[in-house]
Amino acid sequence: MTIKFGIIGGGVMAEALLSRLILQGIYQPQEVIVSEPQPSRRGFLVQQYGVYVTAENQEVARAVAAEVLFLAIKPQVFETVATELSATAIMPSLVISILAGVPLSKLEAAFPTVPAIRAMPNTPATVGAGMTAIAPGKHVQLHHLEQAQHLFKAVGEVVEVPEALMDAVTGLSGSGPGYVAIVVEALTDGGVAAGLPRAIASQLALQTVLGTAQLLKDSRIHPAELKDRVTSPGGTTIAGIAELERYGFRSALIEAVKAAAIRSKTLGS
Ligand SMILES: NC(=O)C1=CN([C@@H]2O[C@H](COP(=O)(O)OP(=O)(O)OC[C@H]3O[C@@H](n4cnc5c(N)ncnc54)[C@H](OP(=O)(O)O)[C@@H]3O)[C@@H](O)[C@H]2O)C=CC1
Ligand SMILES: O=C(O)[C@@H]1CCC=N1
Repeated sequence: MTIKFGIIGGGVMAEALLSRLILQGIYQPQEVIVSEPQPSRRGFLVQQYGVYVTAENQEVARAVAAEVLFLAIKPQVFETVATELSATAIMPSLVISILAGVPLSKLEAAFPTVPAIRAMPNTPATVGAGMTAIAPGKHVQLHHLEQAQHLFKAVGEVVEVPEALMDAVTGLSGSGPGYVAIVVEALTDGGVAAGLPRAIASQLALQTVLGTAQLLKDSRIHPAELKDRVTSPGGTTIAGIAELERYGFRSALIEAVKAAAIRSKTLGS
């Protein structure tokens, strides 16, 4: 079977996407090759997903030839990997990078004339509830964009943005699952502090976050309106919200997104 999808870097995000792409039948396992330095990780990917693996990035480039090359390494190793890959002189039909911060200009310098798409997915992609933003490079045509959309739609929602917004996207939806996980953990701790057994507190916290997100999404009401609906005059919620405001909860989230966006920009420079 022909290799149609080559992944460089078989870590957390590569696995999140790979698992869904195979589950959804977008690619057959035998159509995928992943390069990964750690032998134990390579063994895991073979055993779990039945894909081809290699320790050599250049082998992926050669196997993929004129198909899709997907970059999922850390931004810090991009230059080294790009030098390795461009030494093969193989030009895939499309390069998709999910690297935080790394701009299209660097991708296009590494793969001249190759259509390149910069994407920022997030970890809920693992369960098909991901959010991905994509920004097309200068050689990208409609069918490349559709190919990337098809791929990321298999793991959640997709939005196209100009590249100038990709660092902000990274600070919000790319890093966002980390913030939300802390919210769930802290709500659970609050429940425990208020006397709940941890298992019950954890269930309540998780379902409250999930249910609130679902309600906001389905009803399309503004978050402020939902907040107003929950807060009875002189009641419990407003007492809790007053504490959130006292400790700068909103401001902390705003600053978190801004700091992550700035970090994204730095990583790519
Ligand atoms: N995690 C997330 O939520 C998201 C991450 N991203 C982006 O995805 C990319 C990957 O992140 P993530 O999956 O979290 O990171 P991981 O560290 O889990 O994955 C990177 C993988 O690349 C491997 N690797 C290291 N050096 C090389 C090399 N020279 N050639 C090939 N593979 C190599 C690593 O192996 P080893 O462990 O041995 O070093 C690791 O398995 C990053 O650029 C990140 O910005 C984007 C959106 C969300
Ligand atoms: O923390 C990071 O750098 C990566 C990018 C977005 C989410 N995780």
